[in-house]
Amino acid sequence: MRRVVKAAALAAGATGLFSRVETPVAIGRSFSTPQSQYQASSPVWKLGRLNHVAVAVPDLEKASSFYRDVLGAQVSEVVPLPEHGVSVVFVNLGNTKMELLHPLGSDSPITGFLQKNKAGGMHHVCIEVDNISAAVMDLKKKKIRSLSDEAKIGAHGKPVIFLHPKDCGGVLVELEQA
Ligand SMILES: C[C@@H](C(=O)O)C(=O)SCCNC(=O)CCNC(=O)[C@H](O)C(C)(C)COP(=O)(O)OP(=O)(O)OC[C@H]1O[C@@H](n2cnc3c(N)ncnc32)[C@H](O)[C@@H]1OP(=O)(O)O
Repeated sequence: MRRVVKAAALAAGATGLFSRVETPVAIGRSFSTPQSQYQASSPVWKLGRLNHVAVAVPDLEKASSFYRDVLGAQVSEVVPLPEHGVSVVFVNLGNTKMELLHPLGSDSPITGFLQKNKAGGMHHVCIEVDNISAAVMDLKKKKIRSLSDEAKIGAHGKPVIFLHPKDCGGVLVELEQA
């Protein structure tokens, strides 16, 4: 029996398992992969709550009816946001919101997305930050591209900025000033 335990310990030692158990846990926010290149060490800004999940839809009335009449959610009127090239319907979920997006005007940023995803689909997530200017500056240093030079006023009357999906694990991320 002793020999078995000793063999296991040697094998584990060879793969670094025992030494990993004793490694102190890093303090502060970081992604879970040990080799993560993104250590969120900046004390200048903090990530907050999930503000909303946005879904691009080919038919706004049909999508509103699904959330309101089939799922029983509280759903807003259609809100046109010409400066963003979209019309929006908010679905209130209590702890967060969904935003149903439909192209508005001839130059909408979601037209290409709907051409590729004819039935619609999840378009972006919006996460609150406590200091959007500091966040943008810090992320720029970390080579995360913003999709505009400056924040714009978003659907909730607060400054927002979008980050390139190719720099965010394939997800279009919107940051909103809390
Ligand atoms: C009111 C406001 C608010 O909530 O406050 C809003 O919601 S405004 C919501 C609408 N506004 C925005 O979305 C503004 C930011 N968005 C943009 O600037 C654009 O939509 C881009 C994200 C740059 C995509 O533009 P576009 O579709 O013309 O470019 P593209 O087809 O060349 O896309 C480049 C690559 O990104 C991918 N890609 C495009 N849209 C994506 C999305 N939503 N999620 C994940 N990936 C996406 C494409 O598949 C492609 O990958 P491959 O190269 O691999 O094929």
